[in-house]
Amino acid sequence: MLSIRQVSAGYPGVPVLTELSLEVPAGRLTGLIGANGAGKSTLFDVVCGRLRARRGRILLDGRDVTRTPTHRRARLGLGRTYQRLEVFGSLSVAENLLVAARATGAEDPARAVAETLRRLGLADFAAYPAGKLPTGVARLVEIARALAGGAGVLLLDEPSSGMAAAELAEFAESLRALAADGLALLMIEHDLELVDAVCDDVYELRDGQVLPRAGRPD
Ligand SMILES: Nc1ncnc2c1ncn2[C@@H]1O[C@H](COP(=O)(O)OP(=O)(O)OP(=O)(O)O)[C@@H](O)[C@H]1O
Repeated sequence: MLSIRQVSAGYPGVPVLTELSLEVPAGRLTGLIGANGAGKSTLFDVVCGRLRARRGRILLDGRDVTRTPTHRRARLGLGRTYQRLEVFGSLSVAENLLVAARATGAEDPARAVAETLRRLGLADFAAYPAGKLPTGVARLVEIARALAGGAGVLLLDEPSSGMAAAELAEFAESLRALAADGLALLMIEHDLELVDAVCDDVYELRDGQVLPRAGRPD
């Protein structure tokens, strides 16, 4: 699981996050909403190590990674997807996963790929060029890539962006299955309907801190 404890971070002259704390437990899907510029991407950057926390601590499975470089956090099980689709378009789906499995030093990369393809129902797409997939499937490939690289904690930055409405239900089901499988998922999302339908807990980032989302429908 991921634990963010009293983290302050930002840019010169822009404080952004002030003593922000958030627990992202295993087996749950946690949603993060907030206005444009509230600091959601900044939070992801701090968790990944792209941006340094000025104060506070980040724990990954109980281990303090606050000063750990980004690539080592990935090896310790932290995966991330971006708002813009970032599959390697000219590679096949399986090759996309293989690159990730090798990069994070998986013991048996080919097996990690085969297992992950099966786990996400992507086996039929294994040889398919990733650049030609519908957005919903390509988003799953991004997630699969993180999992093939051994991720147990997943940060998803607006995973529904660019997805057709018809793809959303199936995608939401895949996310639920990952949480049921024991993954810790933190998802930035602007689609509130999706957030409410799919997340176990929803928080709002505002004024540098997170609070449980007010007025969430049951
Ligand atoms: N590299 C940077 N240098 C200076 N300020 C930045 C930088 N990146 C972001 N900011 C500022 O930090 C604040 C938080 O930005 P951030 O991108 O984290 O918000 P966000 O909640 O992810 O927004 P969005 O929903 O639009 O993606 C904003 O005021 C933004 O202008």
